[in-house]
Amino acid sequence: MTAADLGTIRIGTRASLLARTQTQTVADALTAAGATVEIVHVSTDGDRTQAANIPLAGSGVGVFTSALRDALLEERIDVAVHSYKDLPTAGLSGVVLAAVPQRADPRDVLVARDQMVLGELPPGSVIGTGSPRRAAQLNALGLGLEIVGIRGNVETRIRKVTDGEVDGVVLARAGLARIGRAGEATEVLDPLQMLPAPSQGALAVECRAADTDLETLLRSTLHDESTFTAVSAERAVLQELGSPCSAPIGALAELVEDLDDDGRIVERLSLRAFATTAEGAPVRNSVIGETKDAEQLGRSLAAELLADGAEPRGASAP
Ligand SMILES: NCc1[nH]cc(CCC(=O)O)c1CC(=O)O
Repeated sequence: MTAADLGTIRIGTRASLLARTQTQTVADALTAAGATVEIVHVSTDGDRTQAANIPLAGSGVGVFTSALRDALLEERIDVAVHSYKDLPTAGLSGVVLAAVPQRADPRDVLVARDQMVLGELPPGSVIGTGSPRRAAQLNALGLGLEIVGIRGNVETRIRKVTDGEVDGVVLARAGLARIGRAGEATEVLDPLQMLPAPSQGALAVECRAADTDLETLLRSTLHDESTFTAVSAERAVLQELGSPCSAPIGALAELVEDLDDDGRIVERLSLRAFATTAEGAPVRNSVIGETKDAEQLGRSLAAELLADGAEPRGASAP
């Protein structure tokens, strides 16, 4: 079985520039492996409500990803490429996660007027973000910033700064980089101040569970085990807190060099997470453990956050 034996592989993407560029990287890797690919645009509810500027809150979990999954199950496409952080933690029957490619920079950035960094923004400065996670962490900095909800694709959000509608916006660095605009960030936010969304900067490549040859090709061509280990720990935090991807929860896992009991250098997984109490107060904690226990680390860190007063969220939460 070679890549060419699979015929034309139809790769589904959302229509935004960000989605198209990240899908193109997957298409290029498959083409380089000898496959024939075709890119199919799928419009999602998330894109439609965005165009109409309907607030995202309340429009449901997975607004950006369910249309691609439907297209996959209805055999209109063979591969779905998602921003992993937009994907709900629950799996979907008939669909498998075939590959998680090497992640881009997971951190958030500030794009502010007059080249300012966070610490230079005067109290009362207006920061636009539609993300409860970003809003909660900005508020926790105590800088007196005013947070306003905004929506729109990455380009639209940057334009709100250029047009003077807001003093700054917070965006994923990976999203800016994918559309060639990483240089417009005025500060890369330190995860000590702003933990990214679980699995931010990573892609999830799905196919139908029945397409085992395609799954094998996707895994061997695209999968990155270190990225998978890190995002598994981060997403376990999210799952354990019962949270939709829109919840005010941040998590970042990093492979770090540590010393074992005999003083030898070993690779371990460092995991930090942020959540909020019912009153919106910040709760942070961190763990370090074995890379093979990534999901378990995520679950135990979530348990610590809950013990520290973090509010459980989502449908399964009391
Ligand atoms: N929710 C929208 C979204 N989904 C993925 C990215 C950026 C790329 C990524 O994090 O993988 C963005 C934009 C943003 O948060 O600034």
